[in-house]
Amino acid sequence: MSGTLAEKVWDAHVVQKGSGGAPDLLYIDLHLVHEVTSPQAFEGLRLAGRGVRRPDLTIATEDHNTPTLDIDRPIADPTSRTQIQTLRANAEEFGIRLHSLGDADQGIVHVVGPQLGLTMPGLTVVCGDSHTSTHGAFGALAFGIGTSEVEHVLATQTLPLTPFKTMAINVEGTLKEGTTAKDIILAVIAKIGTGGGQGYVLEYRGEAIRNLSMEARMTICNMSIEAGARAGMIAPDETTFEYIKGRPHAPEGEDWDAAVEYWRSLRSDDDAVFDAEVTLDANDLEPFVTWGTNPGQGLPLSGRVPDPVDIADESARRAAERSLEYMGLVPGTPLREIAVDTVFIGSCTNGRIEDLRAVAEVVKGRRKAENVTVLVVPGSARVRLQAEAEGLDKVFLDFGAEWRNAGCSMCLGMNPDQLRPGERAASTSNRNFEGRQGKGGRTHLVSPLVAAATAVRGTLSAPSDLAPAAEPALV
Ligand SMILES: CC(C)[C@H](C(=O)O)[C@@H](O)C(=O)O
Ligand code: SF4
Repeated sequence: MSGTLAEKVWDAHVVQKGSGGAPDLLYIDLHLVHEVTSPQAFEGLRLAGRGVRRPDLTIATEDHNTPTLDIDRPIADPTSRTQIQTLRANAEEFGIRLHSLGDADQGIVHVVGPQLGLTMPGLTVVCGDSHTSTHGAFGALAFGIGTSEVEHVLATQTLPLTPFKTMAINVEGTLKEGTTAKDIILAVIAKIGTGGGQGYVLEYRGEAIRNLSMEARMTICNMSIEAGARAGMIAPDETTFEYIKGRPHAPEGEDWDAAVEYWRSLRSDDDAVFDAEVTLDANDLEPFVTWGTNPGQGLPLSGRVPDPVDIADESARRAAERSLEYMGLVPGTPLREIAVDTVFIGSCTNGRIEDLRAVAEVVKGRRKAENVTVLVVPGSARVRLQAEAEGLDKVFLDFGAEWRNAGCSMCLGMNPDQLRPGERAASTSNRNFEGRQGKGGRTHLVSPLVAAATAVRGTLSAPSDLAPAAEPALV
């Protein structure tokens, strides 16, 4: 029978089929854990006298609450310190592998899994975190779960689930120079809306997707949740296999060959039927930036702050009015004229090595704009080490940026990295909700290239807006 990629992975994991509208019971191959959503789940196990069913399929890392400075000192903030200490105690008690602050494999949970080769095609991957959709870039069925579900998976390695609907997102054509995966996904969300993906698994397909690197594919799948979707997926191909090969947990020898043979079958059949389908032309895309307080409120950088009076739908108009008020923006202002105080480069959306290389390429030989604070926060300690091995840290420091330790950092400001009230940031992260990066802080979501150019000019900009880095000497 023909099926979509999501259906194939689902079917391969059904332990018990639900009848009469009851959910299916699915087997979970990989359970990622962080300090924010796990304490009550472990407490539940403890109260019920249960252990963790498959500690070998469970891995934890510290990310949301970790400081990015002075990581060799005790965590100053008491709440953050307690959360981290609780995770450490739980990991020890339940026999779970944990990558703690200071460990080379510590970092944002969605950066660590792929980096270690734990995330592979055809797996079911869960984590008590909405951006678990990131792992779908490998052709895994990966989604965020709530704390009670975390407890269920810890106890049984299974999860009762009702099948999702499927939506194909076809991105045809070729991206123009300066336009990236981040612009694709911001354009997709602007098109289908922050509720457009509700109840669906999105499968990204088409020429533009096939031509993306694994890290760029992760950026796209990461933000599926911002369209309201349960998960995002991309069928695995040679790019995927190449990325996984040789990583610490990748299969080897005959196991590798068998795995790749299976992985090749993980694609939607030509006659598979999706519940919905959306098509976008990559040739039409430009760098995208958000102007509002949800990730769907985005426009090409060449545009202007929208005027709510032009919005016909009443609830969208009200939302725009409220967003503009919070964001302190005047309708009609060219987006390129919006000045920022901070540029944040990092997060599970754009905190990987390719993102840092892209930023370094733009800022090399330049100085940041005065009055702009630039934070570069690698997604994991390994990304940091890799960047330093390539000399990128030096490029960032010469530019005037701060080079920090790994973690979620200013993506959501659970650690000291926060905007102050009224401060405005260009951020490579995924959410621009009110107060997301600090109380009263204002966020514009952008790609790493736009973040870098914005750090140079001080207003929202693309690399094509910059004068050449080193002017030839006049004679
Ligand atoms: C803290 C965590 C539960 C949350 C999530 O689920 O996504 C966070 O990672 C975020 O990005 O808002
Ligand atoms: S980097 Fe941001 S989006 Fe990703 S897990 Fe951390 S807080 Fe959530």
